[in-house]
Amino acid sequence: MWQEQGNLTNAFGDLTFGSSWQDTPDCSENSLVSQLQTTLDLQQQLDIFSMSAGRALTLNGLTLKTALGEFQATGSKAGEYQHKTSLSLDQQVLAELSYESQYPFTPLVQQQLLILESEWLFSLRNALVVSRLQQMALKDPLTTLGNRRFFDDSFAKAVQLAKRHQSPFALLLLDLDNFKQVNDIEGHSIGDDVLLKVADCMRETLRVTDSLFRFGGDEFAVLLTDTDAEHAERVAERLLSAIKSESFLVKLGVGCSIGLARLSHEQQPRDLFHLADEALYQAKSSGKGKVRHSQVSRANLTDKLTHPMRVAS
Ligand SMILES: Nc1nc2c(ncn2[C@@H]2O[C@H](COP(=O)(O)OP(=O)(O)OP(=O)(O)O)[C@@H](O)[C@H]2O)c(=O)[nH]1
Repeated sequence: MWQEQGNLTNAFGDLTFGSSWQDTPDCSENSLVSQLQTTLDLQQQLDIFSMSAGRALTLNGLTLKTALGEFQATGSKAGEYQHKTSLSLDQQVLAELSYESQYPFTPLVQQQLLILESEWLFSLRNALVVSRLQQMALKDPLTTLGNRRFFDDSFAKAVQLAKRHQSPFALLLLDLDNFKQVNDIEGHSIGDDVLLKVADCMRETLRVTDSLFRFGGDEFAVLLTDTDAEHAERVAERLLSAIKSESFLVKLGVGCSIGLARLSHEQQPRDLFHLADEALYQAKSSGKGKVRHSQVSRANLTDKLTHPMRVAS
């Protein structure tokens, strides 16, 4: 793939790795070090690195595995040959790199890649620190689901995208039933275990980690992008029954209620949120343990809403 992206050479021996620049990293304006220093974004750094690595050997793909997740260089595909290396700095493993190519990774190529990798280490460490801080700021510390701030941002973007592409989109708001009694009777730490169990149920049922959120307390949200009405209903029912049948939750008498609203194209994020919240209110007030769909029009929205609205419209 990389040889298609401009004036790159296409493999073996095109670059000579002389001892003069092996000793001191090249920090000139166009050097790999300088290019990597222009961004703290892991994906962008990987793409920059892959361009340089593609000069040592034509690559089909490059994957970076970090504690924060896995990243693939843009356009990556499988290759016949693989080569894996571990990127460490100050005895700390930062990441694992997996190269794919249709050519073998000869000792010379491996040596060339090793030199390039060494030029990435400081920038990579900085990018990892920044990503970790960003993730912490956007995650609920107990369940590690997205927090309310992350929801607000993701929700507004998802609605915008769905409208632009005219694709179906739905929002689920979920509130636990009878959770307070767990805290009151069993204690706060068992209450925390309940919240963790619910987050696990959500992950297992939905498998879209980025679109799952905990607002705080016993309130959760799910963004269902590219999901039509029928599928959104099925997802909500599946989630409800997963939580209702989870043995730890059953033992403690905890269930959940879900409000579901689908985006129609004249709506703003704020409208959609209010509709899901209204549906949740209906689910609660009609006996709990149910999924309710939004049936109300915008004009019918009242001050019965259970969540204060903070989503930017
Ligand atoms: N363990 C634990 N409890 C929390 C946390 N955040 C909020 N809570 C508790 O969550 C409970 C939420 O109250 P409600 O939603 O009224 O409780 P509920 O029994 O589920 O009420 P219904 O929705 O009417 O069934 C309160 O007891 C809060 O103290 C937390 O991080 N950990």
